[in-house]
Amino acid sequence: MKAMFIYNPSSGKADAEQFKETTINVLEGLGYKVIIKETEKQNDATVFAKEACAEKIDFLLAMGGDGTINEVVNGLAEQLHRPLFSFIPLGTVNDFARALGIPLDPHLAIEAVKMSHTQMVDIGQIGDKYFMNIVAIGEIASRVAEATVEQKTKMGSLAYLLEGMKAIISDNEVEMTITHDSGIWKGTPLLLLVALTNSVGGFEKMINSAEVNDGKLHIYIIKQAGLTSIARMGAKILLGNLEKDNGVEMIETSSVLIESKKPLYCNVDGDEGDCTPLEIKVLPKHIKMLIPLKD
Ligand SMILES: Nc1ncnc2c1ncn2[C@@H]1O[C@H](COP(=O)(O)OP(=O)(O)OP(=O)(O)O)[C@@H](O)[C@H]1O
Repeated sequence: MKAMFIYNPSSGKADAEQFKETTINVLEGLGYKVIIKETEKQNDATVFAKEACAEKIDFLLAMGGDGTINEVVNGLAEQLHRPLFSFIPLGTVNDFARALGIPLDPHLAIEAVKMSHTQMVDIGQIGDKYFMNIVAIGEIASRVAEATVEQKTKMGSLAYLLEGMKAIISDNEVEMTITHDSGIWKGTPLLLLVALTNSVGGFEKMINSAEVNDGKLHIYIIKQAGLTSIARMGAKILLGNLEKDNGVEMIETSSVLIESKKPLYCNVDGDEGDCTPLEIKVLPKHIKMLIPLKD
């Protein structure tokens, strides 16, 4: 059996070197012949993941933040042979790990690789790229991208909130048209979230109804609102019941076309994406993942 281990030495607090040997030992202990790949720059993880598919590797294990995992998923998405996949989270937010129940402590996540539970997981397609967690569209999304790496490392989820608040105060209205499975929505939302999982910006349970393999995109339309409503929504995000807020509308769909009066920037899995118009669809149960059994 062959495994490929892809790691990003710069992810999170640059801890990969510290965990590299233990991870390789665990893989070898499971009987794998291990091919080790260290990323040096953007897209390396995508190229390595494609190689793993071409070489019919049995198990692909990645170590890094959401950005690295997103690159791996982009490498796997279009290949015919897609190996069993899992990852050790080392980033600052780690939304995908939160949604899947992969331990955030790398020691525990490495131990969890010894378990044999597998699950098919949905991924999303946006234009010719892929994502596993969320697309955010609107002024807030642009602001989040402007949060510096230093801010994110120091404050984690708080950096997102802070930048979000600045965007709300700037109060920019853009009309959007959302064409989904069962109709068309028109309006001027503050923020649109298109989610595959329940974890956004480090807030687990933000999108309570989303399961990692339900075959659906969960669209949250956060409507234009004053600061008091935003504070109320903030509280609901923390409590995990945002969908019950009357400033929020929810649509479930398998695909969606998002258009806007002026081009709006989007944020894909925490990194800068393309501008509107955007076509997004779900690829149901597309990747087989090794993840801990949920209790
Ligand atoms: N050796 C390297 N040195 C510096 N940057 C790298 C290296 N290898 C890959 N990268 C870059 O790191 C990016 C991904 O970082 P990643 O998301 O894993 O960590 P993070 O930013 O700390 O985590 P998070 O996304 O949770 O904030 C890749 O898109 C790539 O551009």
